[in-house]
Amino acid sequence: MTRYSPVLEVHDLARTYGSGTGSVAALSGVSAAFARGTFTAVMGPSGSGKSTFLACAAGLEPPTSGRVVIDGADITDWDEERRTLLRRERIGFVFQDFHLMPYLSATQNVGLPLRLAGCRPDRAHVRGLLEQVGLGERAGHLPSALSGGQRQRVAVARALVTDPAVVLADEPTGALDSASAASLLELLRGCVDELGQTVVMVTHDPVAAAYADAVIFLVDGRVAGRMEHPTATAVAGQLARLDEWVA
Ligand SMILES: Nc1ncnc2c1ncn2[C@@H]1O[C@H](COP(=O)(O)OP(=O)(O)OP(=O)(O)O)[C@@H](O)[C@H]1O
Repeated sequence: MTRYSPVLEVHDLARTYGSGTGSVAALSGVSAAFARGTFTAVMGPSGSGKSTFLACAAGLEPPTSGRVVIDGADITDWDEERRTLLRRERIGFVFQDFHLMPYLSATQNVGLPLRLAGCRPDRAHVRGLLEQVGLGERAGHLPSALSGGQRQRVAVARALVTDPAVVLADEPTGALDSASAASLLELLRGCVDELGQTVVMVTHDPVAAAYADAVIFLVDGRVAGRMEHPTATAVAGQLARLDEWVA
């Protein structure tokens, strides 16, 4: 597979919650492809389907219709057990609230996805990742002894430990101050530029989106637009227009 072939594709993705008159169409025909070595932000008003999109793309939620293809494998019809294995090995997750195990050190947190996959973490590999995210000196610390920004760096190292096909990040800077957010976004940018990783990030923040190569805008569960080479100003302007559409 070449650097520019998609590592994640969704085709005509739909996800409806509930049935009958109370049903909600969270996604209605979303198609998108994410090429290896790219950084894409997913934005849109509250309730536009961003989290549902990530959940379906990660195989956490089965779509009502449409297809999800990860690293060339169409996972749409896979059973839960197979999707869980794929998630552990091929998808890295970064969450707003870090999701670190409080009683495990930074090193142990980073190695956890490998342990869950039944492998013994390679100490040098884990150490190298912690150094890469700037935490070589804090490898033995518990999350409670780390700042929010440092905790999120541990989460990024953990997301990278299986060398996943794609890193999915849901509001990764939402709980950080602006300086920590900027340095976390530079780290994600470096994962793409230096490691060739692929990052898809849901964010509400135009400044965060400006670190990406492109932004996909969702409105009412549909793709309402795409912006290449985003700037914070251009993204903020586009979001204001989208808010007017849904108001
Ligand atoms: N489990 C669920 N059951 C019923 N409706 C749901 C469920 N999850 C999401 N929805 C609905 O689907 C729509 C899309 O929700 P989603 O959380 O994907 O939006 P979002 O863009 O991530 O919103 P936000 O920015 O507020 O987090 C919303 O109308 C929401 O209420």
